Amino acid sequence: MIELDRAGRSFKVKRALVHAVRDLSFRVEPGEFVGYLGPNGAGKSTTIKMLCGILTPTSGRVRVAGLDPSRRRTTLARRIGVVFGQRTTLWWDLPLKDSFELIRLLYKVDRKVFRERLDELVETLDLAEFLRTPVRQLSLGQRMRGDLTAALLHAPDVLVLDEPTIGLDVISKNSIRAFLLRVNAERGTTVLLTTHDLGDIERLCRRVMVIDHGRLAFDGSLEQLMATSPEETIEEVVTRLYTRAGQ
Ligand SMILES: Nc1ncnc2c1ncn2[C@@H]1O[C@H](COP(=O)(O)OP(=O)(O)OP(=O)(O)O)[C@@H](O)[C@H]1O
Repeated sequence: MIELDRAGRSFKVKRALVHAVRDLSFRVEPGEFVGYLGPNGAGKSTTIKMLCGILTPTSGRVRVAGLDPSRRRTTLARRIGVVFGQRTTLWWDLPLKDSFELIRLLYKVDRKVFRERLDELVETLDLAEFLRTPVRQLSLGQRMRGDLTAALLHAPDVLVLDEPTIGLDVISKNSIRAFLLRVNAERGTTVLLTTHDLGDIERLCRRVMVIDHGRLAFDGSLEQLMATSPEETIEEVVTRLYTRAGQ
């Protein structure tokens, strides 16, 4: 479903070349739920932007749902949903339901199918009482549930999440985690999750990839990750991995 073959992306900063992602190869199969970890500046957002077609790789190959994201951005948009925890994709001054209606029009979702999907998402995410509230008046947790709804209204095959639980309280985090597990299990949606919250990884991800300085430092199951040092907590294991990869 996601395939990177020696993908790289560099940026020219003044006269220097910054290699945000280098020689990165991995595959994510349909239905997987994969955590994508790395310290600040490791290259996670750059990878995600290449997956959505926002950035073109400067080397190698990227494919999502068999498509070259930077060349087939519009076609890919129908297959992928993206949530950036630090930014909303909703219309700031519009009531939540109007943002959803605009998304329906953008993605040309049939009105009846849309109604059914929206009703289900609104019920699961407990959004009914906020549908008439302008997005700017929503709390972070309410807005995040709105963003998740927006990302799933066109029933994408792949969901890419960049820090979806950032700034949320423990109850909101848990309800979003339960929701994501349900989406993955019931719809078979492939999920790639970037987070600095290791609780997200422990609760959600069967597989974990760790990237540092644009290169893959670990790729395996959560059990394999923890088995690298059975006495340690996930925080300790990941800290050691980040430090070692950075050397
Ligand atoms: N548009 C850009 N121009 C120049 N350098 C960039 C650009 N985007 C990213 N970089 C650099 O590429 C590297 C990787 O950045 P990226 O945002 O992908 O990291 P990240 O893993 O998402 O970090 P964080 O966890 O802090 O969000 C960093 O050194 C960053 O400064």
